[in-house]
Amino acid sequence: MTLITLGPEGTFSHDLAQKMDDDIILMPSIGRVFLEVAKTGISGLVPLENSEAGGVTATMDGLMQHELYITKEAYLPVHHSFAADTPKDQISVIFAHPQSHEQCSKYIDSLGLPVIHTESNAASGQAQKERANSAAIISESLAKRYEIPIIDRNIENNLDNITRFIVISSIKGTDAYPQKCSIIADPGENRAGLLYDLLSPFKDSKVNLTRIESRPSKRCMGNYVFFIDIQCEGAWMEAIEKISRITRIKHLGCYQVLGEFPCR
Ligand SMILES: O=C(O)C(=O)C[C@]1(C(=O)O)C=C[C@@H](O)C=C1
Repeated sequence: MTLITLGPEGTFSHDLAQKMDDDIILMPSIGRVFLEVAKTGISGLVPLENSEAGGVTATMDGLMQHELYITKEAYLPVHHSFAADTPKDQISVIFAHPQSHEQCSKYIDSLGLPVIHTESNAASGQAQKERANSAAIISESLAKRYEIPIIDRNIENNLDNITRFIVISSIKGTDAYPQKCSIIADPGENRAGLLYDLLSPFKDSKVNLTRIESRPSKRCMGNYVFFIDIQCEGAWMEAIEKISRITRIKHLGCYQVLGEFPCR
């Protein structure tokens, strides 16, 4: 199987994709991964949320915009290093991916240096190579790949830092016994008790919610959609059915959890 994911070579997405598949196509941004999956019908691998920094907005927006489904999920422990060709006291700027910046905010704040955001951790490594007196927040494997000396290891705020990835596809998964299901609820209204009404079918059907996160609907200020993930237990199908009678929902699919893939 082929997987489309975020490049250039050496991103966390690429590292995980290599553990899952042999044939990989790299794109320069998460938005481009979504476009390519929608265009070609080939599956993609994208980060959805991180234990420290929360939802990956490019992925949530991609799930809202495209008719694509989640067919699997997997977890990757994520460790960052501070790497530079220059001694620490001569560094004047840091290249970091926004997610990595948030995951290492305490370390970065302690340095008091300006940060330039990049499209990926691999792009941070490449940018560091091209600018004198700069440093990059990258993985240990990326530092090796670009031959950038590591100054400090494991600089993430929390050593248990972990990112949840999803496989996206234009075809709905057909697992007979899925473990999780995802929906986007789009109520299109704002009234007392709305969220209570949306969530009570899960309580009544004894279904555990593993995540709920809101994003702007992008229609007008104060209007939100809700990303909801549930465990496939209890009367979960009936619960989703009940909610679809209360509000508009987009089914993102039901899928298996592939488990945790240790970092290299
Ligand atoms: O830039 C990378 O290496 C990526 O794979 C992207 C990404 C993300 O956007 O969440 C993936 C895992 C980490 O949480 C940090 C960055």
